[in-house]
Amino acid sequence: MKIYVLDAFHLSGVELAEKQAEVIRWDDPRAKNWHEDAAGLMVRGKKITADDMARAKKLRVISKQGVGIDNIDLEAAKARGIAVCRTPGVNSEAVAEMALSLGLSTVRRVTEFDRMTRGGSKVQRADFLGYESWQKTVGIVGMGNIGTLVARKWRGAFDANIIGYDPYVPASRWSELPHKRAASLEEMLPQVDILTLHLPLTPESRNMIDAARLALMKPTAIVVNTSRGGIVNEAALYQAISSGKLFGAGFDVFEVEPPTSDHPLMTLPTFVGTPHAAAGTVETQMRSSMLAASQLLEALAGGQPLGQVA
Ligand SMILES: O=C(O)[C@H](O)COP(=O)(O)O
Repeated sequence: MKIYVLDAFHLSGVELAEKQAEVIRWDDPRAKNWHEDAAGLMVRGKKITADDMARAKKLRVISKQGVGIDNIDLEAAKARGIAVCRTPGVNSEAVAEMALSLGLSTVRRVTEFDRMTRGGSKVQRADFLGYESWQKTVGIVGMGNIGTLVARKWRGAFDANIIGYDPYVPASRWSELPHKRAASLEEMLPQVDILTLHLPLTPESRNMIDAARLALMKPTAIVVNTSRGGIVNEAALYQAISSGKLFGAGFDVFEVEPPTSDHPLMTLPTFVGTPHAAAGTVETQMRSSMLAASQLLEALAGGQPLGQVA
């Protein structure tokens, strides 16, 4: 039985899988021939299409490290009886911490100051004022594991006023959350100082934050995206920030990754960009890699792991 690990994983999970199966790692030249004999796959962001599945006759399980499964054609997997698992919960802390880091870096101009400081320029500090977060309003789209953790952190650290928008959370669960609930983005957006996105990329969420919705936000507000590129319209965001209708943005994810160095957003001083690194902590990579491997082995043995989605 062969398992192919197609993206770079923390070795903890790779070594766990190696105890029970032959494992071919991403940097092994044989990895490009995985379609021939893979029974199981471990992936992070690598796209697994319907065509891949049609070619991989022996494939039984795809184990994804992470929560966003937009890189895997779930319908094709279901149609072929290929199990798909993901690792919800284990990267929430890392992603939530990055969401706050991006928010704070943007409003306090941390990376902008860093560039000036490294460049040796004498900074006219009075011309570069930022915004505080204390008791500001944070709008959270997507109140799942990560969104609720982000809410707790902004509230706990900055006494922020939280407004959540998530039409998929039932009323019974909202009543357990100490946060205001917005019935629509149109209701939420004019109120927020920090908009932070924690939802999957789906046909419904693609282009959700477009020019019309950005126009509803305060000129002092920012957008933080650690979820998926494509949820915010990048051209509209560039227009809003460059014309002074929005203060800035902090993004870990982009429509096309990695973004090129001449991406328009990179020309904006109050834009902070990171390379899809929100889950990139030692603790999370160890936990996620181990969970992805153990779920793969469980599903290959005929079990139904908790993170199974197809
Ligand atoms: O889907 C997720 O949870 C994140 O995008 C994780 O992605 P990564 O494993 O590539 O860090």
